[in-house]
Amino acid sequence: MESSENAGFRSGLRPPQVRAPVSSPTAATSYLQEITDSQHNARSQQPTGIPQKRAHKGSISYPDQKRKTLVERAGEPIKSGIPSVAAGLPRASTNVKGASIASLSANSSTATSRYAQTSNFAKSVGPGARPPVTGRAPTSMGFAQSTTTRPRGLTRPRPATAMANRELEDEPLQTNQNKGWDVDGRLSEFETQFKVIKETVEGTMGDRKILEEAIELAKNRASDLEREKQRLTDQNAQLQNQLDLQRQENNSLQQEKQMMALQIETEQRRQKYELEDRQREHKLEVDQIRRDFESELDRLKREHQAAAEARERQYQAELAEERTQKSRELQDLRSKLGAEQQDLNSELLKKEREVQEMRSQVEALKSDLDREQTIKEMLQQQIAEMTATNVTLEERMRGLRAKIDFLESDSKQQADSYALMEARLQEALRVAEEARQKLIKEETERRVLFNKYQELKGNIRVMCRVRPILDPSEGEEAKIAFPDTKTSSQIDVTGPEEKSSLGVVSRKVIPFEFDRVFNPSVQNEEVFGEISQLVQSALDGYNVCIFCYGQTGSGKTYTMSSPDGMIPRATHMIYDTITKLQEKSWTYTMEGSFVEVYNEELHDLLTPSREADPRKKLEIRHDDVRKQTTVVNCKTVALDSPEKVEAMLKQAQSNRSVAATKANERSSRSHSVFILKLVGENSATNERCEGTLNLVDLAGSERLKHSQAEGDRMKETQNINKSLACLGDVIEALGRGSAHVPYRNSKLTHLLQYSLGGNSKTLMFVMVSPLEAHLKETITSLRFATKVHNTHIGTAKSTKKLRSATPESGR
Ligand SMILES: Nc1ncnc2c1ncn2[C@@H]1O[C@H](COP(=O)(O)OP(=O)(O)OP(=O)(O)O)[C@@H](O)[C@H]1O
Repeated sequence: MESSENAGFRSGLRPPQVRAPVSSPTAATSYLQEITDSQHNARSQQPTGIPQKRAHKGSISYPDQKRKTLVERAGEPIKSGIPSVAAGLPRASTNVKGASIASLSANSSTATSRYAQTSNFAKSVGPGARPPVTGRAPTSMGFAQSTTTRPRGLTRPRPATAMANRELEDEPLQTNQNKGWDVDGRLSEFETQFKVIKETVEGTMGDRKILEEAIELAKNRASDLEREKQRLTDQNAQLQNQLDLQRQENNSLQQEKQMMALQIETEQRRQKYELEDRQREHKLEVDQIRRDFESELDRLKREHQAAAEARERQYQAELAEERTQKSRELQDLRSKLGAEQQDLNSELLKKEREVQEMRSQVEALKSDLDREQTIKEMLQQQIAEMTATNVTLEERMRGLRAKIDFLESDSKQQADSYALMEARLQEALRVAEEARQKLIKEETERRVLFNKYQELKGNIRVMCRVRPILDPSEGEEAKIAFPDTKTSSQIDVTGPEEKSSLGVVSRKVIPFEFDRVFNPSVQNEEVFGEISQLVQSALDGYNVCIFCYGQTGSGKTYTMSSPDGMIPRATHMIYDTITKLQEKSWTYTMEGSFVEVYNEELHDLLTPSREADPRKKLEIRHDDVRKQTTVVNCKTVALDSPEKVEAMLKQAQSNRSVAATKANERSSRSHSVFILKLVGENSATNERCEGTLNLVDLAGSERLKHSQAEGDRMKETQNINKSLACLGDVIEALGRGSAHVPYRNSKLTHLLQYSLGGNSKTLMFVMVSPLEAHLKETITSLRFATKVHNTHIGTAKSTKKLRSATPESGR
C-alpha cells in the first residue's frame, strides 16, 4: 500500500484505483473468509488476481469520455473481435480476494462507471481517436487493439466519429468500398452487437448485485470486527486501568516497605542504645557485686581463720585428753588380752586333747571298718562258695531228676533219697538268700560307717596343690618346701624379703598345714584318689562340693576339667560304682548341668549364648525339704554314658571360649559350676538317696590392687573379689555356728547353699603357683585356705530315707 501510495505521489497523479477482477461465483465465499486477513495484509501487498492500474512514467491518463450513442457509434468503423470484449468484461461473480475493505467498497461504488469509462467497447465505438498506448499492461481489456488487421506500430489517431474515421481511413475504405458502406449489414451487425452488449450489461448488473451483497456482508463483518475491536479496546483500557491501579498499589507498598525499613532501622538503633545502656548498668552492678563479694569473702576468711584457730586449740586439748584416756584403755585391753590369751591357750590345749580323742576314735573306727571289710570279704567268699554249691546242687538235682525219670520206680528208698536231696537243695537256697540279705545289710552298714569316717575327717577339708614349672622361661622358682613326707600335709613357703628395724634383711619361712598337700610331681590320678571318697559320699546321698581356689594360671582348670581332671574321673568312677551297685539292687540316674557365674549373673554353659532366650533368665530355686537346689531355665543332660559327659564338657568349653576375648581368658574371670545330680533307688531295701556333686572352678583370686584393672575388667575383678569374700564369710559363719549364714550375698554362695551347709561335704583345693613372681598371691591364697581349714562345719546328713512303707519294707 505504502509503495503504491508513494508511487502515486511521485507521479503526481491520482492514486490508482484498485480494480477487482471478475472471478467465478465459487470464489465469493473464499473472498468473505479471507476478508479479515486481507484487512491488514492487503494494505501492503497487491492482490495477485487484481489487475492494478499503475501510473507509469510517461504514460498519459485520459479523462473519462462520455458514453456515445448508438448513432454516434454507428459512424465508427467496424472492429472485429467485439465478442471478445464481452469475454473480457467482468462476469457474474467477482473475485475480490486480497482486496481491502476500503478498496472493495470504493471499487464496488465505482464499478459501473469504471466499466463505462474503460470498457473496450466504449473505446472501440467512441467518437474520439485515442492516442496509441504503448507499454500498456496486457490486461483483458487490451485485446481490443487486436481486432484490427493493421500491424501494431501503424496505429493512428482515431476519428471522433465513424464518419471521421472513414475519412481518415479513406484509402483502405476505398479498397473495401463494397464492404464499408453496406449500411444494412452494418446495422444488423450493430443490432447484434447491441444485443450482446445488452446481455453483457444485464449480466454486469447481476454481478453488481452479487458484489453489493458481498460488500454488505463484508460491511457487516467489518462492523462486527469493529465492535470486537471496540470491546478489546475497552478490555484493554480496563486492564490498563487495573495495571495502573496495581502499579499505584505497588508504589504504595514500596513506600510502606521503605517506611517499615526505616522504622526497623530506628528501632534497631534504639534497642542497640538501650542494650548498650543495660550492659553498662549490668557491668556496674557486677563490679559492685564483685567488690561486695570480695569484701564479704575477706570478712568470712578472717572469721573462718579465727574459728579454725579456736577449733584447733580446742581439738588439741581434746586430743591430749583422748590420748591419755586411750593409753589407759590400751593398758586395760592389754591386761584383758593377756587373760584371754591364757584362756585361749587352755582352750587350745583342750581342743588338742579333743583332737587326740577324735584321732583315737578315728583309729578305732578305722579298725572297725577294716574288720567290717574283712567280714564283708568273708561273706563275699561265702556267697561265692554258696553260689558254687548251688550250681553243683542244681546240677545234681538235674541228674537226680533224670535218674528218677529213668528208674520210674516208686520204691520208698528212692522217694526218701529224693526228699533228702530236695531238702538239701532248699537249705542251700535259703543259705544263699540269707547271705545275699546279709551282704545288702553290710553295704548299708558300710555306707554308714564310711560316712561317719568322712564326717570325723571333717566336713570341710582343704587340700593344697602346687603346679610344676612348665617352662624355665616362666621365671624364678619360689622357695617352697614339703617337709612332712609321711602325711604330706605341710607346705613351707619362704616369704618375701623383710627389713627389720635394725636394717637386717631376712626372709621368713611360713608354714601351712592342710588335710593334704600335693607337690608339683603329683599327678591327677593321685589327687583323685583323695577325693574319690567324697564322690562316693555323693552316691550315698550327700551333697558334695569340691572347689578349686587360686590365682590365675595356678592350675585350677587343669585339676578340674582337663581330660584326666576331677570331673571326667568322678563321672567315670560313678559309672563304675553304679554298675557294681546294680547287683546290690541299686539303680541310679545321673543328670548333669554346667553353669557359669560371671559378673554376678548366671549363664548356662550348655546353651550357646546365641540360642539362649534373653527373656528366660536362670533362676536359683531351693527345695528346703529335700535340701536340693535347681536352676530354672538351665539345660540338664541325662548322663547315661561316659561319652555324654565328654560331649557335655566339650560343649561347655566351647561356649565359654565364645564368651572369651583375645585379651582375657573367660575362665579366669568367672566361676564355673558343674552340677551332677545322682538319684539312687534300692529295690530290695526300698531305700532312696539323692545326692549332688558340685565341682567348682573358681575365678582367679588375684587382688584388685595387684591386677591394676580398669573399666569392665575392674568391674569383673570387683565381682570376683566380692564373691570370693562372700564364700569366705559363709564358711566362717558356718564354722561359728551362726544362726544366719549370708548365702544370698553372692550368686555363687546362693547357688551352693545346700552344698555348703550342715548337710554337705566340702573340699577346697588351694592351687599354688611355683613362681617367685607370684609369691605374694601364693601367701594370700594359702592364708585364705588356712582360715577355711580352721572352720568346722556341722555334721553332714545323708538324704537317704526309706520310701513309703510297702509289704516288703520289713526285709
Ligand atoms: N599339675 C599340673 N601339671 C602340669 N601342667 C599344669 C598343672 N597345673 C597347671 N598346669 C598348666 O598350667 C597352665 C595354667 O593352668 P590352668 O589354666 O589350669 O590355670 P587356672 O588357675 O585354671 O587359670 P585360670 O584362672 O586362668 O583359669 C596350663 O597350661 C596348665 O596346663
